[in-house]
Amino acid sequence: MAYWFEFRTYHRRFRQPVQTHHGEWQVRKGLILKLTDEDGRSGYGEVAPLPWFGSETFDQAFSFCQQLPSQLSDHTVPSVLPTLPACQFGLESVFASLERKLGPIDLPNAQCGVLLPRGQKSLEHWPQLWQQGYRVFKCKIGVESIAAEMEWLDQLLGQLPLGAKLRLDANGGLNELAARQWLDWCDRNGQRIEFLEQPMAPKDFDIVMRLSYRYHTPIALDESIASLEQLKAHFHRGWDGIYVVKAAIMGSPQRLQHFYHKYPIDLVISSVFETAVGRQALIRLAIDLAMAYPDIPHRALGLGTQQWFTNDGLSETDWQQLWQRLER
Ligand SMILES: O=C(O)CCC(=O)C1=CC=C[C@@H](O)[C@@H]1C(=O)O
Ligand SMILES: [Mg+2]
Repeated sequence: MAYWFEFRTYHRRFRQPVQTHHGEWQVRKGLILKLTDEDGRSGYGEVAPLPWFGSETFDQAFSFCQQLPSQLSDHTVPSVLPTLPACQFGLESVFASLERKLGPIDLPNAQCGVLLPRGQKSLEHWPQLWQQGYRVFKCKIGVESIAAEMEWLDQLLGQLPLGAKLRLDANGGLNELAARQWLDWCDRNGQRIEFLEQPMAPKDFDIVMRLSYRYHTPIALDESIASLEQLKAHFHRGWDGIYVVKAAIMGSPQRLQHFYHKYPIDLVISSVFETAVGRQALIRLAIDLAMAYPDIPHRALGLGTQQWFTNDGLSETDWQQLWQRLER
């Protein structure tokens, strides 16, 4: 049986730029893949590149999709170079979406960490998100001075109910002294800080490993393990902290699952600011992983990023509607 392959592009301007140590991110560009079988049933997948994390660029992904034939043989995902991990993820997802015939599944907000805007805006936003059921909040640090950011986060912690958990993400922007200052701050706030994500640059992994033994607050790696190969390398170098897994730029979800079945690492499936199509694939993956080890406590998924976009229909799970809204 042959499958009919189509793809369309999207670009979504953030309501406000995502400010991280990497800089300001204004527009998320990606591709939605559609596969239709001879009975007219369709499946969808998403390619959401994140080049500053090491994936291919949007243009490289676009060129790859453009050179794919419009008819693909069934059950065989076209082979993709390892330099195109977002395309690999999207292609495997679109085949799985057509062949598993699963309807959209939602995630309770309590199981989903939500990324807050920085500074005073976070103080305005959290009450409504708490009202919507979110209990895990994520904040970016390493952008302004430590004093200014600690003043802001002391205010936020002073307002958040005790049941809330806070994740901090420095995107590798701290030096060792700053990382120690932040870890002291986290330890002083006890259990309210779930983890400190990527405190230092990937090249400083040995220092981060040492810090992980010195402080109580768990440390998570993100940029350090942005590819499956890097993740495996850090595991074999003894990393027993948290792994923030951006599966949508990690290539084959099946290969990730094989690794997890052998080594059930402490992971958080993390968003790359994808649309509802990519988010569904990530939720499905998280469920598949959790079902392999139902007795292990699983962390809230890092998929609370929809608020960063206007209501453009690309956060909805009516796939036909979503497809119609896309640029040809
Ligand atoms: O992981 C999450 O909870 C939300 C996603 C998120 O924080 C990010 C997504 C993509 C790029 C980064 O700016 C940022 C991250 O570093 O984790
Ligand atoms: Mg991160």
